[in-house]
Amino acid sequence: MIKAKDLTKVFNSGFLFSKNIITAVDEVNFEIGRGEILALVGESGSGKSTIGKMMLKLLKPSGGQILIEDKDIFSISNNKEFYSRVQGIFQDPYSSFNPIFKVNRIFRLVRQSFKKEISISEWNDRVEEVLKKVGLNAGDVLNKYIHQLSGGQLQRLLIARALLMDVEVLVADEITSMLDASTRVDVLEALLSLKEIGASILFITHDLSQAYYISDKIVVLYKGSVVESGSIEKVFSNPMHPYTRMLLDSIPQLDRKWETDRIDIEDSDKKQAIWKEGLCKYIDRCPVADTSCYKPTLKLVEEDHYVACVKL
Ligand SMILES: Nc1ncnc2c1ncn2[C@@H]1O[C@H](COP(=O)(O)OP(=O)(O)OP(=O)(O)O)[C@@H](O)[C@H]1O
Repeated sequence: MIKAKDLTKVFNSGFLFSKNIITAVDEVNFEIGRGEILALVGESGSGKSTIGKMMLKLLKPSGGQILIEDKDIFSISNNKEFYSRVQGIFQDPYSSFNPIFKVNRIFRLVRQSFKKEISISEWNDRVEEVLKKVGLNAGDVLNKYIHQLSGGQLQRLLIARALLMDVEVLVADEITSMLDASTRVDVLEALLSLKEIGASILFITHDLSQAYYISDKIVVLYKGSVVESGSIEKVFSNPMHPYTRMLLDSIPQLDRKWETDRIDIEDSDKKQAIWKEGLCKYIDRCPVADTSCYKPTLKLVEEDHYVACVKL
């Protein structure tokens, strides 16, 4: 359904002698089928949001393409058509709503803009049904302003809006990070109702437990490059890249104290000093790397499981 093909984004910042070039996304490939959720994970600065923004046409790629049903999204000139098919939900839900409207007006505007063919009474029934699906009670939310609702209710309203629009693709960027643990589960359950209508979902998260809970596939990013990808079951049960292993080892567990989770990382200054263009980007933190780790590319290690490590 939606595909990233050699997707690249280079940022140029600074001026003259202080010019800074950052390859935030480096030839990334993935595909999300209908009704699939793909988790995009990686530490802060690994390029997750930049990919999400490109999928929403908020940033233009420096190279590669994003294709919806084999059509480059940047060749779709009608933005209204594009955003009726592709929507984004972000960490801070307040910024996605007009604060001077009550919720029922917001939903009325969705009908006017995207679903005029549906009669008002049918639309009202649909709104009620969809709110129920995302765990909200119409009577509790429709007559309220945005500031009168909680973060969890607003995230579920955004999911309800996407359901009413029958979106084909949803980019969900850290949508639960401002919520408490029990509300998080409600929002994730609501997201699953979008999967049920066949939407393709990019689920951007720092939280590997949430990624596992909800996703079918995973892409692990490090410094803009994919280090491991595949089915969520395969990657979690048999992580092979040293970075993925480190991430999975870092998940806090109730029966383990922090000390036992510590991972030895070799002297990073020493490895930094030997880094040259083309060497693996993870070399300075990797316990097994050496200077033979040159240009790792993704290799199939088992069905539905790819790893970019020359030591395998
Ligand atoms: N507009 C910009 N101009 C210059 N550099 C940018 C810009 N946006 C992002 N970057 C850089 O691109 C890299 C990737 O950033 P991005 O926000 O995509 O990472 P992320 O994985 O989403 O991080 P986080 O989890 O903290 O949100 C970072 O080094 C960041 O500083």
